Amino acid sequence: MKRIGVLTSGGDAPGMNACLRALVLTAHANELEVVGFQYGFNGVIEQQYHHLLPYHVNGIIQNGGTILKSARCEAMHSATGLQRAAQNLHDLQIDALLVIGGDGSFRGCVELSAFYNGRLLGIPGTIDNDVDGSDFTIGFATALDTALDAIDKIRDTADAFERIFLVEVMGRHTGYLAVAAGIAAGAEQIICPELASELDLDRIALHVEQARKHRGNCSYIIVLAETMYPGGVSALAADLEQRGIECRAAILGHIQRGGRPVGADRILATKLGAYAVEQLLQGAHLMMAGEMNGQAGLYPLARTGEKKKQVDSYLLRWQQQVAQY
Ligand SMILES: Nc1ncnc2c1ncn2[C@@H]1O[C@H](COP(=O)(O)OP(=O)(O)O)[C@@H](O)[C@H]1O
Ligand SMILES: O=P(O)(O)OC[C@H]1O[C@](O)(COP(=O)(O)O)[C@@H](O)[C@@H]1O
Repeated sequence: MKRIGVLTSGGDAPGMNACLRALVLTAHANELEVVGFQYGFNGVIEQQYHHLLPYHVNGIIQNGGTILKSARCEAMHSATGLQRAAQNLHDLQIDALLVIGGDGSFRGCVELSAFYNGRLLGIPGTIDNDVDGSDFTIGFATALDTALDAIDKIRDTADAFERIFLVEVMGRHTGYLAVAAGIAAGAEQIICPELASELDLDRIALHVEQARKHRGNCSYIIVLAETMYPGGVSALAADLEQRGIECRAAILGHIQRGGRPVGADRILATKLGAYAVEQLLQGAHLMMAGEMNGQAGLYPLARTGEKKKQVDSYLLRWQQQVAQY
């Protein structure tokens, strides 16, 4: 093995740069060349790349975003696109491709393996933490802190006006971030797909009334995952208002994807970047480098999207029991 490729794909996540740094430094120490493809799989298909040397990655461990840029790539969903990607990798004599992304990007790797002769390895990077085979994905810890910072500020103004707030956090297919942020912010309600597929507005309204019966007028925060209500939180606020519950809506949105990675993300990213290169040299193929119970390990790429990762049901149940008091 002489030359490896790397790309960041799907939603960017704080810590992707830290991962790139560890990966390039480990490759350099093992006399491997690294080619960085830009804009996710688009860079492979459109041949947008440059060689990555240690000096390119020095001083980036603390930066959010990704120096390689990220994107989604429609062409990967067709055989023509996959063939073109594989051909370009063969032409560039890339012996292995490392993909930092989520389970969608890993499905792309599995599809690519039908055409590409080199090795494929994934590293989990997404704020959603919805990848099986790793307790945490790179970016989740930072996104949680960012969401908490925002919700704590919302609590201040909610307290001052004794208002009800709906706060929408990201999470395309999962409420992992919503549950974690809701618990850590002391939210009165958490609404996520793991708890209910449809919202019961009467139940939400009743819960608010019960809380006010116990506590008198008070601030009241509902944290919900982004996909939970057609039309989003603004529509939900309007519909609750019709039931006599006046509330304000706040969408945290893409700020959750940015910012300096927190220590936990830098450490996870460094560990997985280094481990992925080492495992590649040991012959790993079609695997994801993840961390479970503090130990780095490999997990089949094809199984990373099984979506079995559970939100913390113990904390959710406790939150539901006590939230109105
Ligand atoms: N089934 C698939 N076949 C081929 N490529 C895919 C597939 N699913 C996703 N991809 C590629 O991975 C990219 C990122 O996937 P996406 O689901 O948006 O993000 P993430 O990797 O963060 O889950 C897609 O834009 C596409 O290029
Ligand atoms: O940046 P976009 O294209 O609007 O995507 C938003 C989505 O990306 C995410 O931030 C990350 O999702 P992925 O990691 O699966 O790409 C989701 O939480 C959110 O739903």
